Amino acid sequence: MRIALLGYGKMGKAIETIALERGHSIMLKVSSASENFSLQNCDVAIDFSLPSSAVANISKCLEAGVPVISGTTGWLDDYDDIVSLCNSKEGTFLYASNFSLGVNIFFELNKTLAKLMEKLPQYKVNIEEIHHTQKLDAPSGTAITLANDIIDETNYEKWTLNTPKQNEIGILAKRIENVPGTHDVNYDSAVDSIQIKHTAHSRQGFALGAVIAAEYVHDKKGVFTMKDVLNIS
Ligand SMILES: NC(=O)C1=CN([C@@H]2O[C@H](COP(=O)(O)OP(=O)(O)OC[C@H]3O[C@@H](n4cnc5c(N)ncnc54)[C@H](OP(=O)(O)O)[C@@H]3O)[C@@H](O)[C@H]2O)C=CC1
Ligand SMILES: O=C(O)C1=N[C@H](C(=O)O)C[C@H](O)C1
Repeated sequence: MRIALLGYGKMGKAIETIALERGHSIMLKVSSASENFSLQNCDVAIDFSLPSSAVANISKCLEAGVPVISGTTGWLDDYDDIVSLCNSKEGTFLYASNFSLGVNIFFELNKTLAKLMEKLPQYKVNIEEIHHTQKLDAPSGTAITLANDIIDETNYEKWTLNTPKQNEIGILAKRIENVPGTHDVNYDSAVDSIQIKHTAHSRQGFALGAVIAAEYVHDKKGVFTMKDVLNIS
């Protein structure tokens, strides 16, 4: 595939390495300095840019008829508009808050655990995420996915970064130098705790998942998720 990298920072560079290893070509590398870039001759675009630039980047791809996947977090208020644009253009779009295989298994574990814990009101859930200090958004997109998946299975109504009320899931967002991404979901009662945790050791898992997702979508039409890519039912 001929790939456009929309965002050539920590993730863009990690994706470039894996894409080249898998026999793909990088046609375009877009950073903050790139104005009016052209997607000509690109088979697929991979957006890992900024919360403030993702919507414009994704829209530009859909307008140009170039399949696009996005891992950028912090722009999801506009997700439904992007889905509408994709459908109106009969285009191709996939967003994932986390592209790693391990986290996508962790998402399934989280949903199953939430279903079990729903019957045990003596346990209160909270989520903790730890990331490097350059991260712009909080909480992480992954923590939001975890919280929303719990909300779908339980009586919790929303998540909060503040002290949680009875019907809220508290998310604690920590920023520590060089941490690629750690997430844990904790259920605490007066007598014990249950915890599930995912720890990324590097950005390689995110980058490999993104390239595999681009390979999956590039010749398809529609709106996809990692469940389609990984064939998780
Ligand atoms: N879904 C997932 O699996 C993962 C998602 N992420 C998310 O991906 C995003 C990027 O992360 P990361 O690579 O660590 O961030 P970086 O800050 O390292 O890179 C961001 C890149 O975006 C570029 N950029 C700035 N403005 C624009 C623009 N208008 N169009 C295109 N690119 C632009 C920056 O350019 P310049 O250098 O010139 O400023 C930089 O190259 C974040 O939202 C992060 O949360 C991260 C890891 C995994
Ligand atoms: O900014 C990051 O680095 C990461 N962002 C994603 C998120 O917000 O969940 C995924 C991963 O945890 C790394």
